[in-house]
Amino acid sequence: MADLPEGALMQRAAAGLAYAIIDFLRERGRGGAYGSRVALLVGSGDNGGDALYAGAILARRGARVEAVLLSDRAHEGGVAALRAAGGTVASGGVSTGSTSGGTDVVVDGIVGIGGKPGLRAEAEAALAMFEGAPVVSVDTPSGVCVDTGEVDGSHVSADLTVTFGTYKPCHLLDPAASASGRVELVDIGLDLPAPSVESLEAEDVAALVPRPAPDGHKYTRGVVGLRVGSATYPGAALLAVSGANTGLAGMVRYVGTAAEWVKRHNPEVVGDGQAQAWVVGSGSADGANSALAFARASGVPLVIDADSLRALTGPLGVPAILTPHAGELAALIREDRADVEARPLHYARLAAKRYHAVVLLKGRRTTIASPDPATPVRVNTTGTSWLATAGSGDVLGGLIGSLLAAGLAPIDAASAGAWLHGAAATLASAGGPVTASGVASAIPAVIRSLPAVSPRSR
Ligand SMILES: NC(=O)C1=CN([C@@H]2O[C@H](COP(=O)(O)OP(=O)(O)OC[C@H]3O[C@@H](n4cnc5c(N)ncnc54)[C@H](O)[C@@H]3O)[C@@H](O)[C@H]2O)[C@@H](O)CC1
Repeated sequence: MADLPEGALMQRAAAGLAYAIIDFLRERGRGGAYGSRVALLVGSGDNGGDALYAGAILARRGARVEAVLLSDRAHEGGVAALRAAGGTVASGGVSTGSTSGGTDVVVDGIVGIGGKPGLRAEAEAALAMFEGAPVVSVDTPSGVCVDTGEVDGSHVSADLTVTFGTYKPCHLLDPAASASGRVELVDIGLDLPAPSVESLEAEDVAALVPRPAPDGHKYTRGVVGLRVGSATYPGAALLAVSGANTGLAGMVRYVGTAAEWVKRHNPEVVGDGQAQAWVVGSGSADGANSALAFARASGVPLVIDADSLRALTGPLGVPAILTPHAGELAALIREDRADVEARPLHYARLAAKRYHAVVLLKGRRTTIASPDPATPVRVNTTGTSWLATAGSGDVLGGLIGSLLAAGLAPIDAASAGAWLHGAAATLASAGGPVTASGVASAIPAVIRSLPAVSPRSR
């Protein structure tokens, strides 16, 4: 990178952006750049520079491009390039009207990674001029907090965000992830620092999923135990067992009031005994405290869900994964649910530190924080909104328990479990409704479809 001429990275970024915009225009029924009307909203930094150079490429390909400068300062080279390519430049934040009334795409080059959260009045006014037109954001949707995914004040809501080098936290974490729309990554040859937030991909999960060693037996593959469900919620036991009993662990134990039901539906599930991991709390009702106490006394790693979260008073002294949704986490740490939803990264990290446990905060973008602050937070990107259905969390707890019993580290068990759970939901849903049982049934098929990598066998 040291040998790159000045501006080379911006040229690469602008070229990637321009071609992504052309594809975007084609998707929307335009032929491509030729004859399209493109409005660039240009801030004072390099983000605006990317937009201007991309606009120049589009103008040379026959697009009618107008840059609306939102500041007295704008990237000089970019302005000159756009003018030379036949584009027009309007200063003072007001469009000359050359593309409005039928703008095919608005390019948000207001701010990128150098921006402070919130939009200034001139940016809000410029966006209002083009209301209704599709928006492509350059690198990040302007106005969101890039490093936390939080929003504070107004921000752009993009249809597409074209980012450079690597995904940023705002592309992964809600609420900013929702404002990013679809995110396309352009490799521009950046030297990147270690991430603070990351997301597993299919290859990562394939490498983590436990596979039986040639000479493995059911005990070496791991035994997962579940103390879940109750007379009030017997279904929670069945669903958690269905998540655990997918064949990922060597054996599944169930202890609780739904034992007869569980055995009738799962003849391979056995009763009490030793386990390498216990799952507690899903639908446990009044038995949540005792389930947690029994499991904790075993000294093995735990998955702690739902009702047992309420029994927590502090660190447990054993490796643990807490699996709250926003309401449960809010109750646990005595915060408002709305605050937890607005700052999932912050609160997942806070709870992980407070309870010395991996915290898996469920949501559209499930956020998984380790108690070790040096470990990147993992954000899950698989799934479908159809997964918001009763019992799906019980299935997730059982699935994570089986991965934990099979020997995965808690952060890996939680994040691989969330990935598989989301992928199973997408597969079972096929674009339509899905039940928690359907999600559990689809888990083996998702594992079969993972890419071939060199997995660790047990
Ligand atoms: N880092 C890199 O190596 C590369 C960066 N590139 C682009 O450069 C961008 C970063 O550029 P900059 O560091 O110049 O920063 P930005 O362009 O993101 O923003 C900084 C400018 O915006 C102003 N500003 C800050 N907050 C604002 C707000 N809320 N409303 C209005 N104006 C605000 C600041 O006064 C400053 O002038 C990236 O997002 C990317 O688009 C690309 O050209 C490729 C290479």
